[in-house]
Amino acid sequence: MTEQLQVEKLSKSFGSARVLNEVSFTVEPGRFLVLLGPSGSGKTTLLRCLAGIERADGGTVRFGERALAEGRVHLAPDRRDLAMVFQDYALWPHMSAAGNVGYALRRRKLPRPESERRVAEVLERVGLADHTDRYPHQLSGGQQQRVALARALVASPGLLLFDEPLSNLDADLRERLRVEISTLTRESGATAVYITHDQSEAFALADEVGILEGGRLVQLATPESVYQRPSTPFVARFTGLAGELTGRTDGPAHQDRVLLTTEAGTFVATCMGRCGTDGTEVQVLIRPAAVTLADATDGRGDDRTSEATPDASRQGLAGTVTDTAYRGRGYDHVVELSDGSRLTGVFDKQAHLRGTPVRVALDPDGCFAYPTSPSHLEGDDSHLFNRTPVEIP
Ligand SMILES: Nc1ncnc2c1ncn2[C@@H]1O[C@H](COP(=O)(O)OP(=O)(O)OP(=O)(O)O)[C@@H](O)[C@H]1O
Repeated sequence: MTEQLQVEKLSKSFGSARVLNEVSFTVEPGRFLVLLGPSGSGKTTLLRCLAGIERADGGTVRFGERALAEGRVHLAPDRRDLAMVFQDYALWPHMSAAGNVGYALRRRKLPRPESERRVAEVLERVGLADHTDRYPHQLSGGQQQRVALARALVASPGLLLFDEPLSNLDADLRERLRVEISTLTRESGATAVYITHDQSEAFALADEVGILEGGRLVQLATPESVYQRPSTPFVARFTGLAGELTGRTDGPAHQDRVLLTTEAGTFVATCMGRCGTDGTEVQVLIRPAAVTLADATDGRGDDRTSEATPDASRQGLAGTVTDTAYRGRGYDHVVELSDGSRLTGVFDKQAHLRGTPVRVALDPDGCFAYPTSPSHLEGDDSHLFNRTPVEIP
């Protein structure tokens, strides 16, 4: 049966280095959580604590009614009703694909015909019906990871853990296997936790994304909420930016909109803290999707005006295209603004050639102004765990 995973104040140190710092989260039954963070942020350690391979120093892990780790309780991995898929596949080299997949069932002493039926069925589901007798060294990387996925699914565990399972595969294969992992995991009904440092992989897979920074969970929300309301500059940077500017607020905020003056020009942004007062210093982080280009001579690009201050964004910022890359559906551009700063990954269906002067319109929804002074940041961290976009006063 599908269960809820509950993690509370999980902490872990190696020597004097605190690798996990009171990490708490809940994954509802059958939901798919992706933990996203840079190298060294503690993702693997957290997953290993959930699996029982690593022992946490403090905190609890519960799965349904059962405590997996709590106080002195520390259940061994094979008593946690879970299976794990590893980055390096971790197949037994001396066993065939069917042997690897059937191992867990043999340990459970399932009758042989039943075991063989389930192994054949799951290998069919991962597209390896014709490779059941092959040994790992006779399989490609993608095929080996499919065997590992089949091995994880075959005993229908309640909890599935994924440790960067796609990172050793090339781009095309990654995308195909990502879809298979997503589909087969959801079909199985298991609760899933998946770690990665790849933002696009995380957003594509997750029901909810948790962002880890230095062993702390700094935001936990749907991919849409993380993209639309990144709780900190770190989260915004780690989930995709066109560029960053610094500036000052110009007048008070209306709702959560604030007019900004920067060296590149004046525009409206979303205020991500207490930037209501005039002249507050801010960092502005800009999503690629918020940027629209128009040739400096035509009338496009000035239609994303703000209700609060229509005149401010009507002008757009002045810039020059410094790179144009064809992407099939259109073109990605690099634009240098008048202050010398750059916006990258700016998409337009039409190409703007290198050296072309352009006007850059910025959608306030994708421009986040964070006050640089800590006293202007939010006092409590409840907004970090937003399930829907929240209004920040
Ligand atoms: N067994 C260990 N002994 C000492 N330090 C460790 C041990 N395991 C991990 N660490 C340290 O803990 C920190 C977090 O490591 P962890 O592997 O959990 O991060 P990660 O986010 O998974 O990184 P990566 O994406 O590079 O795998 C790192 O600084 C790492 O060097």
